Amino acid sequence: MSIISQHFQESAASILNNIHLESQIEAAAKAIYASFETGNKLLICGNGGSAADAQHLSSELLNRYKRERRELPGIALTTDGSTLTSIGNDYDYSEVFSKQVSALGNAGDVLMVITTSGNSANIMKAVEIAHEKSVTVVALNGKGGGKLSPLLTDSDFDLVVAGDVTARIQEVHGLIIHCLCELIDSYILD
Ligand SMILES: O=C(CO)[C@@H](O)[C@H](O)[C@H](O)[C@H](O)COP(=O)(O)O
Ligand SMILES: [Zn+2]
Repeated sequence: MSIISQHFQESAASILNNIHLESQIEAAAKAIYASFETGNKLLICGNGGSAADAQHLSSELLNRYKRERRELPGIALTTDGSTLTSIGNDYDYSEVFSKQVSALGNAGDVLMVITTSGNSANIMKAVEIAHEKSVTVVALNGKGGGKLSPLLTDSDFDLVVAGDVTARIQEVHGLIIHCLCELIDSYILD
């Protein structure tokens, strides 16, 4: 089988192997929508490809997904190079998201953390600060949940994608992000 055929086959299998996340995706969408309805916001963070996913989601909320609706407050914490480099330089890379959550997070907001391993230190520190500030956490997680899953509480949402290949987990995260957008649009418009 060619590399490309193998990628398509494995991606399709991985996506179908994660349909069991349906009710958790719906619950997370309701929590994010409820936060918007009370005038709160969504903060989103992740590293590498997951940073791109964070920005992908924020653009679909701030601007639009498919349908015309009001602009929604989804903010990626991955875009401000000055803030990211100064925190990394003056403190530690593990604090690049937590310090932003500390500055921007309010009770009733939601923090979405996107990680394929559940083991990125800056993600875990962001979650700790979110809890201190009564910010609910939605985790797009993978590889069994890593060190992140045990940190999450009953009020959080831990969407652990089955599988152990980073790329395949990221593809399911992308699909989940579009499901969330579709659901939130439907709660607002239908
Ligand atoms: O996109 C990819 C691999 O597909 C990489 O950039 C990947 O996102 C980076 O290695 C991240 O640092 C991985 O972080 P995490 O998913 O383990 O939290
Ligand atoms: Zn990638």
